[in-house]
Amino acid sequence: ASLNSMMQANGKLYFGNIIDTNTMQGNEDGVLKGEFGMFTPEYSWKWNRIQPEKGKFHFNDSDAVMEWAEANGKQIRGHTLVWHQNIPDWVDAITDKEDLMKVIKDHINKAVGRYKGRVYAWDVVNEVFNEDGTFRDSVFYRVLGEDFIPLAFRTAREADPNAKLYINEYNLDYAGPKIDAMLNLVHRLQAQNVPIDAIGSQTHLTSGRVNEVPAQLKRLASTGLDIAVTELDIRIKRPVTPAKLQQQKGEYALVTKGCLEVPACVGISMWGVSDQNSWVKEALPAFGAPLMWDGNLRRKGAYGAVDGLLRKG
Ligand SMILES: OC[C@H]1CNC[C@@H](O)[C@@H]1O[C@@H]1O[C@H](CO)[C@@H](O[C@@H]2O[C@H](CO)[C@@H](O[C@@H]3O[C@H](CO)[C@@H](O)[C@H](O)[C@H]3O)[C@H](O)[C@H]2O)[C@H](O)[C@H]1O
Repeated sequence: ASLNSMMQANGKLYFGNIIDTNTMQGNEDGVLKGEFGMFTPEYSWKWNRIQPEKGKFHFNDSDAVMEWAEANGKQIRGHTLVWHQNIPDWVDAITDKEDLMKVIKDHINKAVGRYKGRVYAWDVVNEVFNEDGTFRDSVFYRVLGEDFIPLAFRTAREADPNAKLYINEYNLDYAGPKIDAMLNLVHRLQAQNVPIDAIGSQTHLTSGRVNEVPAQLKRLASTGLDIAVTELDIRIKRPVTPAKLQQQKGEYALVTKGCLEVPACVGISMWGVSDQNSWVKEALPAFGAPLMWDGNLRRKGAYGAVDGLLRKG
C-alpha cells in the first residue's frame, strides 16, 4: 500500500510530494508515482517562471507538470502566486498602488484561470511574516500594506471558485510571535469575509526541535479552516549519525501523528524524495539527510516509522 492510500485509509485526503521538470522523468519517478497522490510544483509555477516579462506568459513547463499529474491520476497544489521571492525585477520596481493591484490581479487571473477546475488548491500568498511577527518587506507590502492579501484571495476565488485557497508559511512549528501573527491575520481576514479556506504550515524542521508541532497544528486548526503540512522535511545537524537518524524516525512519526489527530488536517506533503536532491543540500549545508529516502533511493528509518504508523491506523 502506498503512503497516499494509507493516509486516505486514515481519513485524510492525501500524502504528497513535489514534482517539476527536473524530476518528472528522473530516477525518483517510480517512487513519486508509487507513493504519493498530491503534487506541488517545486518552481515552474512561480511568478518569475510564468510571467518573467510584463504581459508575456510562459506556461510550457507548468503545463507539462499539470499534464504529468493528470496522465498519472495525481492532483496538484498550485504553488505559489504572491511571494517575495522569485519576483521579476519589473514587479519589484512597481511603486504605484493602482498599477500593482492591476498587475497582481492580472497575474492571478492568468495563472489560476489557466488551470481552472484542474487543481486542488493554491498557495495564494506565501511567507508574509518575519520571525518577530511583523510583515516581511516585499513590493506587495511596501506598496499596498496588508491589503495585498485580501486582494489576492478575492481574485483567486473569482478565477477558480473550486480551488482551496491557502496562506502558506514556515516556522509555525512552535509557540511564538510568528504563529500568533498568523492566527491574528487569519481572524482579521475571516472578519472581513475574505475567501480563505486553509493554512499551510510548511514544516521545514530541524531535528531536535519538533516536539511542539502537534500542539501548533491544533492551534492553527482552531481557526476553523483546513490545515495541511505543505513542505515537510526534518534536517539533521551534521555529522549525520545512526543515533540522529533514529531520532529522526520518531520525529517523522510525531509529525504524521500530529496531522492524523487533527480532523482539520487534510494531508501531508513532503518537500522531496531523496536526501541527495533536497533544497537543504545547497541552502543549508550544515544540515543533511532531511527526507525519507537516502541518496541511493533506499527507504530510511523515517519511511518505516511513517509506514508503520499509517498501517496501524
Ligand atoms: O526554499 C525551500 C522552500 C521554502 N518554501 C517555499 C518553497 O517554494 C521553497 O522551495 C524552493 O524554492 C526555491 C526558489 O524558488 C527553488 O529554487 C529554484 O530551483 C530551481 C531548480 O533547481 C532553479 O532553477 C534552475 O536554476 C539553474 C541555475 O540557475 C538553471 O541552470 C536551471 O535550468 C534551472 O532549472 C532555480 O534557479 C531556483 O531558484 C527550490 O527548487 C525549491 O525547493
